[in-house]
Amino acid sequence: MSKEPHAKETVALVVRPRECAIGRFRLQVTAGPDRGVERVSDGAELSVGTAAGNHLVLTDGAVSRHHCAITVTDRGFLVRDLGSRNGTRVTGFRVEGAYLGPGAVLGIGKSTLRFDPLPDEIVEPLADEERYGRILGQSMAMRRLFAALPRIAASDSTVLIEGETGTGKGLLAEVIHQKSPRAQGPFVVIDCSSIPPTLIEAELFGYMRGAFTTALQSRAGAFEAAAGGTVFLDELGELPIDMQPKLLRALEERVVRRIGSLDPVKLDVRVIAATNRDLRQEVNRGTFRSDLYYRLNIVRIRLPPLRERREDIPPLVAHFYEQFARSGDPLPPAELVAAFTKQDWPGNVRELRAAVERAILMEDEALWFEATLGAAPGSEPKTAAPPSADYDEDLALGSFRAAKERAVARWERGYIETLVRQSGGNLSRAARSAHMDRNHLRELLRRHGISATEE
Ligand SMILES: Nc1ncnc2c1ncn2[C@@H]1O[C@H](COP(=O)(O)OP(=O)(O)OP(=O)(O)O)[C@@H](O)[C@H]1O
Repeated sequence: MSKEPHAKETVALVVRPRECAIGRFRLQVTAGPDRGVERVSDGAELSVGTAAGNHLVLTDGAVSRHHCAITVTDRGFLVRDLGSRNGTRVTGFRVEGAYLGPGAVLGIGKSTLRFDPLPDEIVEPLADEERYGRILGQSMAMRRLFAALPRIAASDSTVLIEGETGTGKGLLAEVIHQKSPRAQGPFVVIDCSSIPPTLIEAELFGYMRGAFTTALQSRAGAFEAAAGGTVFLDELGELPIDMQPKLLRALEERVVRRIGSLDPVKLDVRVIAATNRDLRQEVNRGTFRSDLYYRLNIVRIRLPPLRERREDIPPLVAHFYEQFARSGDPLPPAELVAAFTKQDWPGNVRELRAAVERAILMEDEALWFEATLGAAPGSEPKTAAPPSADYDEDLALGSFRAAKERAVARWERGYIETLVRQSGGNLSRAARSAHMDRNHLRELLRRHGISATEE
């Protein structure tokens, strides 16, 4: 007689996909000097431009080196202009970014391209685990990355990590080092954005005593100090243009020379670089050398912003709560997790960490909700107030979410413009007076096309 399963013996099985499918598509040149050329995607991104490293290389002289890229996202096929000279048009309209439907017509330079999704898919493995070293994540994007990381860590290849401020680039670089055969060696970090341009060569390559007036002792630079380990070049997009050929030469020849010395020192380092910019845009602008970009772009990892991987919020909140909680209970209250997942949490992981810490420190929970998220979850509006005089009716067109995004973007732009004006166009001063992280402010300036001086 078969035994009825007893409730206590019932095991909940969570079946999770072990692979993900990425939609494939074709891009075909239908008019222009490259008419007839086509390319079928073989990954999550297909880039177009005249530079040799693009997936679809065009000869059209009116197309930029790195013109645009199409990425497969959860929401569909997204084309993004990469800061091209003449822009990217979708059915005649110039766009910064747009989702493409079947048969969409792209105009770039003097060329016309037709986009078509294909019925087959590219299958990529997903890691079973929801962490890799100290990096947590249960989203598809992170589990896809976790599946690739063991191979990346085991190799000695140069890695380029791209992602917005606070997405975990520094942590990822450190974990790759810790999981690599160089783990016993040093991990030396050079933050290219915080070193004055005049000192960066000395920091990277070192100097001999007497090489300049303040060089009272000889000193090794980061590349020498990291022998047997890894050099992490953070915010590489900030590296002054005149330093770029020197870095390229060091990486190609695998030797460095201290300032004031002709003796070559052999390099025994792995290089990991990170940037919160898309370096292809910097190449188009002429602020980043394309040869250095290609030298670094051996393994490229894009860390998506948290808004593109919201499933990662609950494990991250739980992780930070455990780190900061003073009480014996390591689990966060359900309302706290719900507060971050229900609202459109606008920040990245660093801001999430700070908000969880603040929540734990604040005695009054309701106050915290109001200060951080605008309202307590589930709280009812006290009265049906009439629309505010500041309310702009144009903004109400379309869905609530889209209208809110437009309103916030408009407010953000106004705030940043005023801030920069009142700070005399100086980035550091503006960041200080707004109590903002410099990198975050720089990213917002870039997004709104507002310029400010660095020093
Ligand atoms: N997936 C993750 N799991 C656990 N902790 C994370 C994760 N991502 C980021 N963090 C934590 O969030 C904080 C910010 O991450 P990190 O400094 O690596 O970001 P970043 O992208 O390098 O930022 P920046 O561009 O400003 O240098 C760190 O405390 C880091 O440990």
